Amino acid sequence: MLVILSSNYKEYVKFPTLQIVFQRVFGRSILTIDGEEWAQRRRILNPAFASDKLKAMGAQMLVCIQEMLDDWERKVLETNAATGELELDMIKEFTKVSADVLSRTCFGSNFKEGKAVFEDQEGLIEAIYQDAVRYAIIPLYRFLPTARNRLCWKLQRRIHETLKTIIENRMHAVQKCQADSYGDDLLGRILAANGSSLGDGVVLTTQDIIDECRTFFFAGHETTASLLAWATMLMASNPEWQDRAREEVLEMRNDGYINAHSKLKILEMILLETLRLYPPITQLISRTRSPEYGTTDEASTEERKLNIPAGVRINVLCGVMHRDKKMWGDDVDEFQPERFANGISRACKGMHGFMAFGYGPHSCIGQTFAMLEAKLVLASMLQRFRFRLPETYQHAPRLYGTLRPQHGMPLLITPIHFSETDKWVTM
Ligand code: HEM
Repeated sequence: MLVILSSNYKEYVKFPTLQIVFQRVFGRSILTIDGEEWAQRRRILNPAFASDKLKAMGAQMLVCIQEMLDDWERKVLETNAATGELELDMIKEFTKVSADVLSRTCFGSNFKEGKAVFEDQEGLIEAIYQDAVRYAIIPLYRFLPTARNRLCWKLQRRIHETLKTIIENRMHAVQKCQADSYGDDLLGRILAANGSSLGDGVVLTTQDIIDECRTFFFAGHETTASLLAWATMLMASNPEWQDRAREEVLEMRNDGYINAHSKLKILEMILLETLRLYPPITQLISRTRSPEYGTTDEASTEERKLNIPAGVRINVLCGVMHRDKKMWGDDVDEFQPERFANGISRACKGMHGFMAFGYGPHSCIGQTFAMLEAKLVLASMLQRFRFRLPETYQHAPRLYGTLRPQHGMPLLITPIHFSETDKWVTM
């Protein structure tokens, strides 16, 4: 097993098609820049994701989550009040809620405009992706006024104008003392850190900030939805773990509510085990910048120096490493959240067995955000619904950028307060 022990800087953009999508959608963002520029950018963005600040966002996340659950309850009443059971495609539900959460936590009071931007961005990615091969092989194709290119230009203009207006309004409000801060959302925190000593005084332009907001949506949207969908599938097929998680949630409720401070250890273990078995990102791609890059490490039993020349592309297959018996034991293919009872480092042998959020300096900046969101979604869901898999469920994990269920993730949900006597029971 090859383990990369250090990676100072990585180059992300390797495949021509991916390069076109990334550059056209995000411009020069943390995902597409490299070297010292990347390092400065990361220092400016890091504080926005500090865990104490994120906890304050829990309330905004819960607003979106409760809306989704209220909607489910309404649908059960309208369509299936007799049985109390309803089938929903969880991948669709979680894709929507994670988009709502990102719009709210990124843009706070500008939530509606933010949501419209993200919808445009999805349209843009789709349009660019459809033509990616042509862009890659026909020089200057992207400048031709084809119908799809015109659509891309229109969406790009609209995204740019909306985000520029939001950002400039916030900056003007502070400059003119109409507001005492840039806001308590991710955008506000980036504006506050911009130009400070964190990034060596580097000042991000409005365009840079626009590119970063768009990147967060791309990086945090499908990944979190995919984690949530697999987690509900695993809890539905392992009802004892669903019950344990629900018991913990009910025990940890404060005044009847779960919040970002609730300690939910069982749920955390379930999420880590889900990420191990079904990591939304299954491989990491990097390129060596200098020789003497790493060592080989056979599950910590043997270590040999490995000289890799500069410029070599390395694909780290985290999905495969997560299923390596030498690292995880003979029960590697089983759902055993207990293995994470004493944290990630004790769950496997070897330094880099768990790679769901990447590793090294480029590891996921949004991992605490994603884990908080996932915990709040599942805890809220467990409080209000029981769920099981329908007999028609077909297990088919497939890579569509992220690891998603090919035939959707149908789940039969029943409100907890629906009693066996076909009545809604009030709390
Ligand atoms: C379950 C959810 C998530 C998973 C599994 C995940 C996974 C990853 C992985 C594996 C990487 C490293 C990629 C590489 O090294 O090539 C990464 C990077 C990144 N992620 Fe996440 N991510 C998740 C959620 C989020 C969220 C919610 C955000 C933002 C709101 C986010 C923003 C980013 C950014 C900006 C990077 C690039 C970091 C850099 O290059 O410095 N991610 N993510």
